[in-house]
Amino acid sequence: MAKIIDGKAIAAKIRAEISAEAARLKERGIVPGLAVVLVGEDPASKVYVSMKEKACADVGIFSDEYKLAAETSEEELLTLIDKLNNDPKIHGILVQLPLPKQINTERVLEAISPEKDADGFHPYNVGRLVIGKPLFQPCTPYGVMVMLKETGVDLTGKEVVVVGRSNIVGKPVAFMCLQQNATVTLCHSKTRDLAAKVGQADVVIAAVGVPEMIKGAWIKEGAVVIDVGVNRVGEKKLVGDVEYAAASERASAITPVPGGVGPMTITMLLQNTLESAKRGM
Ligand SMILES: NC(=O)C1=CN([C@@H]2O[C@H](COP(=O)(O)OP(=O)(O)OC[C@H]3O[C@@H](n4cnc5c(N)ncnc54)[C@H](OP(=O)(O)O)[C@@H]3O)[C@@H](O)[C@H]2O)C=CC1
Ligand SMILES: Nc1nc(=O)c2c([nH]1)NC[C@@H]1CN(c3ccc(C(=O)N[C@@H](CCC(=O)O)C(=O)O)cc3)C=[N+]21
Repeated sequence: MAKIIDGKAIAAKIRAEISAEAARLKERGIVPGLAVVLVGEDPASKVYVSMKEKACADVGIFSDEYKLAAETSEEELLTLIDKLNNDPKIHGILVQLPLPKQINTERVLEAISPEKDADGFHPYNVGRLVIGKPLFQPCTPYGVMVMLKETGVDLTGKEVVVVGRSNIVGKPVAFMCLQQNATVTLCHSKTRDLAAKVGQADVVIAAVGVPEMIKGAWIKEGAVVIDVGVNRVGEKKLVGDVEYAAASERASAITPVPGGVGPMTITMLLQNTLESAKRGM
């Protein structure tokens, strides 16, 4: 049976460190500040935004929340971002995705100052990540890397298979694993024989968004499985992208859903905001 990689516990440990560091900064008159911008009424986004605010309050980070109507224009949003870029109380800016369709997401992400890009989505930060000199690292991939480190997984020479090539998870996590000297295979919906690719992996990172599509039987005996997927099935139940019960029979370590990567994402957002405030000192 696999060791369960407890994202909640790792997140709690890091949050305690962030909290202590924020208290030290406060003595010097600095309070890290995060602006969270939500456009529209997407129920999942609302839940995430309120989780982010609570997490900030818990560690002593100032959070300023902007809830804009679903019909907000791109110009209005860009005006707000410009204001936040110039606000000295704010060290991190997060625009919750997805945005309503009248708004060009790329234009918005590029308008955020790269020095306040707590999500790490600005092309400047994406480029820095690709050349191995990150300023801000995107929160979910950053969280995955911290979990691997905390689990004692050394990626040097390992075969890592990432399933999913989104700009927010799959692509950046692949580059981060490459930076740690893994041999990385990046799979997607056009990949042929996914089962065989996954079967080669010492470490599988699943970020697909399809409930339990990675079958337990595909996992190599002793592999480490990181499941980024968060899929709601029915009213209440959350499942990952990996067939958890079967995969944990074969894996040496596996992340659960919930309680795996999810809590790490928000923790790394706090970390990014703290690091940004320290850089601005
Ligand atoms: N825990 C957390 O903090 C976070 C969790 N998530 C979760 O992670 C999952 C992925 O999110 P995200 O990256 O934004 O998703 P996207 O929908 O942006 O990307 C999904 C990727 O999976 C690929 N894909 C889809 N179907 C298949 C298939 N049958 N076989 C192989 N590849 C496939 C797509 O391929 P193609 O490019 O060819 O279309 C695409 O690259 C979701 O469940 C999401 O909720 C996301 C962000 C944070
Ligand atoms: N600009 C932007 N940045 C993001 O980082 C971002 C985003 N937009 N849009 C949506 C995705 C998704 N995301 C998650 C955050 C926390 C959990 C999380 O904490 N999940 C809990 C369960 C939460 C629940 O019960 O719903 C867990 O897995 O244990 C999941 C997913 C951040 N995202």
